[in-house]
Amino acid sequence: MTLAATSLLSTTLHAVRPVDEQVRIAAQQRQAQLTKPEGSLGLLEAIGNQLAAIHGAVPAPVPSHGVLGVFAADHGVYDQGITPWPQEVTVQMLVNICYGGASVNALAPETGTQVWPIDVGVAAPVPDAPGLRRMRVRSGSDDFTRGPAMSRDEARTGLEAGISVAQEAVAGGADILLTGEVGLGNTTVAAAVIAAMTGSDPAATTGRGAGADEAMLARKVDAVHRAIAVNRPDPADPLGVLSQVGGLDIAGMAGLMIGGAAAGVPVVLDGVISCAAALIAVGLAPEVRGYLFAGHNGREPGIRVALDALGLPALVDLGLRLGEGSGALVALPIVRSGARILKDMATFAEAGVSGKSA
Ligand SMILES: O=C(O)c1ccc[n+]([C@@H]2O[C@H](COP(=O)([O-])O)[C@@H](O)[C@H]2O)c1
Ligand SMILES: Cc1cc2nc[nH]c2cc1C
Repeated sequence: MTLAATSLLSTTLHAVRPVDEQVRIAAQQRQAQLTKPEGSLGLLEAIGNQLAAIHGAVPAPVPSHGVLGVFAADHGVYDQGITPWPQEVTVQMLVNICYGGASVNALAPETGTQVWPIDVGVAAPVPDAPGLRRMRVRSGSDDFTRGPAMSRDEARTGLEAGISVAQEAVAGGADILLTGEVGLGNTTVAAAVIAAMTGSDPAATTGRGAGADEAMLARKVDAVHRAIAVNRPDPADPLGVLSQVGGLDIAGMAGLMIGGAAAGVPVVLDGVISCAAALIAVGLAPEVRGYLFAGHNGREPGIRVALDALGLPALVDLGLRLGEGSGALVALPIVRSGARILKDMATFAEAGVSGKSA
């Protein structure tokens, strides 16, 4: 990888420390002393143990200051007829989020999470709107069926935008970050990134997105095949994959993950576009994986392909296919529940409850 030694990306990648596996073992040992049959709280126990390994002590505090970064971008592959929606929905939904009318605005108060809308690469002008962060790297990407979506430099700048968002959130008191996006056509982009990073057949990573019919689905799969044939992405070069067959929403979310991990803060993933970003982030720095929680398994088949490759279990499965960060927000109470179990339950000795007899 050719990165300037002093770039924000390279310094942040180097700052990511592996989570503490000794602390994870100590957390497992404490789980065995709590007043429940060991393992009876399933994934909640693993979540508590992972939060402790991230925090570096048992128990970890309950994450209570969430920031959801919603990265909006457009995609040149839109021109291939791969989504039933007009492209201007990207900017319209970004503005809707700024004014509080989107799904994420409805869900965020449940956990007191702040929603940060970010223009990282929208094609059209975005009007002034409350809370909008302007971090545009370029106005939409190029059509990756004809060549690279963007330059390596633009991909790096998109990653650095996400890192900056993570740094600002953590400096302001965030103790957990969530990923979200808006970008018409981005389920095709995510499918290409997941196929490129995992070596999977595009038919296995491509889904119906925001409502493709059978013919449109076939066009999406064909577009992903052509993107890979034209660009020949190399999974050993994640920045190359991101620039060739990725997008700026994916870059921003991958940067948020890297920045969160470097700051020692857990990150909750959303749907298929987040999962594609996670493959890029973990490809750039494998230690990032220890900081990630897979929010949900949704309708897009690429989610399962990506999460299997990452080895991350999905926390909820509600058949979601919206994006924005909706699934990450729904999963956050489950992450918090895992923290509470390890922190607040009494041990058998404390509560005077008899242990297992055989
Ligand atoms: O997160 C997901 O898994 C997901 C699944 C289907 C659709 N989306 C959202 O819908 C848009 C992309 O859908 P499409 O069909 O235009 O590729 C984009 O704005 C995403 O936020 C998101
Ligand atoms: C209406 C609509 C809302 C969205 N939110 C995220 N992606 C979206 C795509 C569409 C089409």
